[in-house]
Amino acid sequence: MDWDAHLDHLLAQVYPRELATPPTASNVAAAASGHSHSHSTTTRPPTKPFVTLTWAQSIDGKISGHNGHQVVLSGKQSMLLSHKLRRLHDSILVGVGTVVNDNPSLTARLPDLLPLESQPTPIVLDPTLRTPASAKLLENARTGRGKVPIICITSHDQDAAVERSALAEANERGEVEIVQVPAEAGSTRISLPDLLDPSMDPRLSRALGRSLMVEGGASVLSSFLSATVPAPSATPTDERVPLVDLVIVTVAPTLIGREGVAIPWLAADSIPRLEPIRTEVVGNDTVFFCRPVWHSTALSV
Ligand SMILES: NC(=O)C1=CN([C@@H]2O[C@H](COP(=O)(O)OP(=O)(O)OC[C@H]3O[C@@H](n4cnc5c(N)ncnc54)[C@H](O)[C@@H]3O)[C@@H](O)[C@H]2O)C=CC1
Ligand SMILES: Nc1nc(O)c(N)c(N[C@@H]2O[C@H](COP(=O)(O)O)[C@@H](O)[C@H]2O)n1
Repeated sequence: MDWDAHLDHLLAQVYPRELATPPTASNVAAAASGHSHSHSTTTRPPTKPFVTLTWAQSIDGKISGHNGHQVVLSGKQSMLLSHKLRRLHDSILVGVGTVVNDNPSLTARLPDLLPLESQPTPIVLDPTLRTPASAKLLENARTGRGKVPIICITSHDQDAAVERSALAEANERGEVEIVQVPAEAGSTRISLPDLLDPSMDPRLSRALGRSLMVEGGASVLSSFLSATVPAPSATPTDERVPLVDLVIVTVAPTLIGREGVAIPWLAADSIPRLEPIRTEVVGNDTVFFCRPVWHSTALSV
């Protein structure tokens, strides 16, 4: 089986045509400014990026091992799919919990490191700026292996927080941009509808581009899936609009056991229904492609 061609074909079928082509500098800039990259001369209001939420889990629903210990769940072929997804998206987001725990690179490797123009821009939800100086993300930014600037999202007053954080030097060198986004009421967690609001901050919209891939971890996956955005005026009022456009879950044929970390799911009325789009056996894994929908039937489980 030619997995490379098979997975490219699969992604071309699942993604809207304009997103299934790898990003170029011009279509990313056009998306950020609200201009279509088609030949249209009209300007449309900027929209939120297309959001893919993706993770790998064991058959018993665990995304990492005991005490959050990082485990490789995806087999060779579904890992290839993950890296093709990284290449396809303009930006890639994780929570600071994942940065501290896994120290990921978040680069696209097929299997060699792709050139910078094919790399997604890393975005970290880091309300109290606790990304460590030793983070691979910072090393990649410093050594030209990853896109710059990395975007760190804080909910706090920027200047004082940056000075106290390990990000100060990288920020001065232009390798990290600290962007302030409002927190959810009564919490330090970043408000996700504000994060994806194209009018929030031009540096953020530029970095997000046309498409955002959310990789984790546990808390961030749960928050994204339960988040909704204001409905456009044409949408019936009883339907909520999901913030996430596509969910891609790899299930690996393995058990982790009860000590493993699972996604902290919310109550049934706070999570959308998943409408299956495609289910594929990829190597030994099964990959589900689904669209979240918020009909009233989401309650009837
Ligand atoms: N199997 C897989 O595909 C993946 C597994 N993981 C696993 O996930 C675990 C890490 O998960 P967590 O500790 O939950 O960390 P996390 O990566 O979800 O980050 C949580 C942090 O993000 C901050 N945050 C800011 N705004 C937030 C919001 N709106 N919603 C949620 N959090 C927000 C929180 O304050 C918190 O400090 C690790 O064990 C890692 O190995 C991580 C990525 C993928
Ligand atoms: N696709 C996939 N399969 C798994 O089995 C995984 N554990 C993950 N984890 C994600 O990948 C990050 C590591 O990325 P780098 O290889 O360092 O670039 C990890 O932090 C999770 O986000 N993904």
